[in-house]
Amino acid sequence: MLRTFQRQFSSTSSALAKKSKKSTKKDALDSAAPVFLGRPSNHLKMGVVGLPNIGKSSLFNALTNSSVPAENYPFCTIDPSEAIVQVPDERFDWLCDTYQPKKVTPAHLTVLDIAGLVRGAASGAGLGNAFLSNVASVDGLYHLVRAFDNDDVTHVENTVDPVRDLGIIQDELRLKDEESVERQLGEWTRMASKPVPGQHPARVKEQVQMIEHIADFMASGTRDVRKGDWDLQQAQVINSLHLLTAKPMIYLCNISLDQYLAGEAQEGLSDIQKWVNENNPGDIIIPLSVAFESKISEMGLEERTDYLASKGVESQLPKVILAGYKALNLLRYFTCGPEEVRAWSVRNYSKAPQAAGVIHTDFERGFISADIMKYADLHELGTEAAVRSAGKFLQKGKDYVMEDGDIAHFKFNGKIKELSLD
Ligand SMILES: Nc1ncnc2c1ncn2[C@@H]1O[C@H](COP(=O)(O)OP(=O)(O)OP(=O)(O)O)[C@@H](O)[C@H]1O
Ligand SMILES: [Mg+2]
Repeated sequence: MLRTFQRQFSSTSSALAKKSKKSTKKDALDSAAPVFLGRPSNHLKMGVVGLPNIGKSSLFNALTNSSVPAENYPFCTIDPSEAIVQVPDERFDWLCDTYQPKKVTPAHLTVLDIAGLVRGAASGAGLGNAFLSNVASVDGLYHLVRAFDNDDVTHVENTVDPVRDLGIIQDELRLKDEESVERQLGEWTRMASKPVPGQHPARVKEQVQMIEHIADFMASGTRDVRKGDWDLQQAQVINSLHLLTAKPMIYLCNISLDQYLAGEAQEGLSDIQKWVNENNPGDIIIPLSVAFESKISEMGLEERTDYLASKGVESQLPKVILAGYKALNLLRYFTCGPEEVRAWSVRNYSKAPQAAGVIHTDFERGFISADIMKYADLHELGTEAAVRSAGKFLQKGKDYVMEDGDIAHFKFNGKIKELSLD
């Protein structure tokens, strides 16, 4: 996660940062919130990237219960496919059991299956530019890497070498970013030399300096843009550049079915871990077997339960979904009533009015207060009445910062509305 930038470049830069604070939706977040890269939306997408023929579409199918073509030849996927997957949540399940509503609506994550990238993609190889624009359309990336041996499955680089493959994808994403930064720097520099009506010269100059600074960071070549310590204004410039390496990334290491069943998921990870530590420290790596996930996704519930019990293993997909959700800086709050129990996704550190606004803009506009129960309190005490008598039913104002697991009733326009909207 990006933390507020520690160093100051110039007093102008900090003054502008203050100004931009006003002009953005930053007020919608807690003032202590870290600086987030990426668009401030509650409908964010994760995309699956990697070399061709390594299991991306098979993973997508297993994750989203889809059936896009996933065959053993490179570039089987050309056009991206999109699907939603339910975010697993035991709290949500418990709330549904407790309230017994007529309707249940869990949180969802949108996932995109993207075509394989090859060496040279950034300069157009293998339809690279088109494929990279698909990468640009998502908010976070699952970077799948092949670690399984199987002579029957074609490898575009001929040999299995996950560390090399991680480097290929990273290089292509970085090259594409360098190209777009260079292009946009050129445009802003031209604007600085020839004032454009409607553009303030000082603002243009500042933008040029900002982009130069980002370009310098990228040229240092040690880490992806998401790993920089950026302040709010720099984050806004990065967002406007739509950089691929600014997106959060989760590494998924695809091992063979046999290795997975033998409980060897962690073996062979040390080189990958070392590469991640050196290149993008702190990024999560999840070992899994796409062959295993595909196999169990085709089973009925009973067969699957028996199979998993007999093998003593579990699916990694819940972990993958949750890691994607967290990487996108989302939290869930709930609305509960006899009509509906529903999970809502909002960005971390969102304040109550903005969280209410996800349900309906009127709820944000006419926001008065929020009645909040903590899931843990309700779970422990059993009923809303018990939570109330324990003094744990909280009334919060417009500056309340939502927390993951809050159960909310919003008051707006003088009436208490249960947001399940019965
Ligand atoms: N862990 C694994 N072990 C063995 N085979 C696997 C494993 N994961 C995927 N495969 C096989 O790899 C082949 C390619 O899979 P898939 O089409 O999902 O790859 P892809 O990355 O989407 O390819 P493309 O980039 O061409 O669209 C399939 O035959 C699939 O069964
Ligand atoms: Mg595919």
